[in-house]
Amino acid sequence: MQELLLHCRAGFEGEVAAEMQDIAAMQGIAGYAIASANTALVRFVCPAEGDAELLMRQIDFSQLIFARQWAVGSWLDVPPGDRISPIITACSKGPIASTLWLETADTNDGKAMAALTKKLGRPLETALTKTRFVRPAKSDAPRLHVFFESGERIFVGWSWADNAAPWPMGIPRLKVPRDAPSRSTLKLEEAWHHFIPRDEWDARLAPGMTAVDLGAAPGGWTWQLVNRHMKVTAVDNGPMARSLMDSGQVEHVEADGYLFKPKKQVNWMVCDIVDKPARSSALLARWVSRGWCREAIINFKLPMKQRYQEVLSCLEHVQSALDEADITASIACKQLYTDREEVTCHVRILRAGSYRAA
Ligand SMILES: C[S@@+](CC[C@H](N)C(=O)[O-])C[C@H]1O[C@@H](n2cnc3c(N)ncnc32)[C@H](O)[C@@H]1O
Repeated sequence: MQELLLHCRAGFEGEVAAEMQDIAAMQGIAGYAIASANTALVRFVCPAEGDAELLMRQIDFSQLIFARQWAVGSWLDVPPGDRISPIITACSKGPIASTLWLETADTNDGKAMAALTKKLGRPLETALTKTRFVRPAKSDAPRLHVFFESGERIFVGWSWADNAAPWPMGIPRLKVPRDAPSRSTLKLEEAWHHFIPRDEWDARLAPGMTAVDLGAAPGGWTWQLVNRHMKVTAVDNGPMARSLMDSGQVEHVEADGYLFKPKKQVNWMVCDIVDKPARSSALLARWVSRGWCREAIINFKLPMKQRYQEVLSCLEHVQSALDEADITASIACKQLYTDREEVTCHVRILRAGSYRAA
């Protein structure tokens, strides 16, 4: 039977399960989630033939908040003596793929599988290319995911590039730039990879644009904005890295980010202040509904309970502020690889409305 296999941060399996259950119900597709705590995985099983694939087609992956990656396929029990033959047989029943991704769970147990996946990677790739179940020239073909739960239990599945994360297990390979003042710089970079198609970066992250970074110190996020040659107002009572101030592109405002108001509309507002999600979403709602920025990226730090419900109510709050101001915007939210007990929200104004008096 085919099912969906979804990757997430360990500890958030319940959130993925709840989200999938809600969305499948909305789509009118019967299915149930199987999730064990701290496995970083959720199975979503659709008993009716073809329903798992149909569900995958009907869901926009970018709308899933807690899932990092997914694939549709089925499980195999493989004998340790010959793991490759059953995988090839499973591939003969699915679509031709453009590439092979070997995956494990993002847990210590998953990492322990690394030696095996390394050993099998080359011979499996050779066998799949020879049998032509993987054809690199077919760039529009799906990716083949071969996921190792253990040496004996393997999931073989597929995902499509236009409706899945662009990295195996949804884990981007990003490096902290040498001169960035903090590791959190990667959060903003990863957010851009998620929320902005690569061919729109030049237009939407353009030199000369203006940005406000709330809770900016020491400047990891500001570094990303400066690196795109933007003019940045960094709001924080804490000190900013000297190198950023020396760039001449940053104005440091020592103030409360919740009270700060830009003199005129900026292209970007980003915010990494650690606070209750309700306060962060109210801040975001204010910025976008009053037209203070065109795009915004903000973190919602999540409490320990009701995390999925909490995110939904944050998003509803932002949406109703936009509706009230008659503004059309896209709102997306994702738990990024670099997000711990938090999610990252992106809003982009598509059509401005009657801005409320500031
Ligand atoms: C997680 S750190 C930000 C890290 C930063 N994004 C980076 O990449 O270097 C949170 C920052 O928010 C600041 N902060 C907390 N409350 C604030 C407020 N009400 N207004 C402005 N900044 C605030 C703190 O001083 C701290 O520097």
